[in-house]
Amino acid sequence: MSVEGKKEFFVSWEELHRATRELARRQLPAEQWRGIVAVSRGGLVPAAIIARELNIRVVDSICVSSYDHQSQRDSAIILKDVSACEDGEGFLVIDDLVDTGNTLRLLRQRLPKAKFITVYGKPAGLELVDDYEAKLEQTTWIHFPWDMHLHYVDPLAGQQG
Ligand SMILES: O=P(O)(O)OC[C@H]1O[C@H](OP(=O)(O)OP(=O)(O)O)[C@H](O)[C@@H]1O
Ligand SMILES: Nc1nc2[nH]cnc2c(=O)[nH]1
Ligand SMILES: [Mg+2]
Repeated sequence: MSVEGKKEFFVSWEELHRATRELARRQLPAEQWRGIVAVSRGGLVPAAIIARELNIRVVDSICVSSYDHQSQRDSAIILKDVSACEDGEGFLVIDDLVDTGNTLRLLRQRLPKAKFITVYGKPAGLELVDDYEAKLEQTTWIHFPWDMHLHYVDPLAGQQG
């Protein structure tokens, strides 16, 4: 299936939860972290899951805008900065995915000592993440569960001629 020639990858809530918990497992021991910075908005759900798994209660957010839906802008901008840390030391910065790397390139300048992790990664951005759970092709568009709705589909036999 494709939109504008791109492949699509549909992520369920269950799959996102499973993949994010695997990512969390690799961030143990939890005591090494002073807190979490969620990259809003896409990083908010993975950050909540990882905060729960690592029993971390200091969770800040940094608000970034880099994309209109499926059309890339030239660069990312910070709409709201973090307040819980200076240079990111001892913090996990969590996003749902890295694509071109524009977002994390900007955030690495802001938080140079943080560890950057994402659930999904595309090749162009992988050098910007310290850890990620699953790699997808650059041309694949990921659909997250918060952007989707379950709906009825006709049986295959009903769709014929
Ligand atoms: O590596 P990049 O090419 O920068 O793309 C990845 C970023 O794009 C998406 O966020 P988006 O800016 O669409 O905003 P959102 O999280 O509020 O949906 C996604 O959540 C990442 O933050
Ligand atoms: N939902 C979604 N947002 C993105 N932002 C940059 N790449 C993607 C993607 O593949 N899916
Ligand atoms: Mg985002």
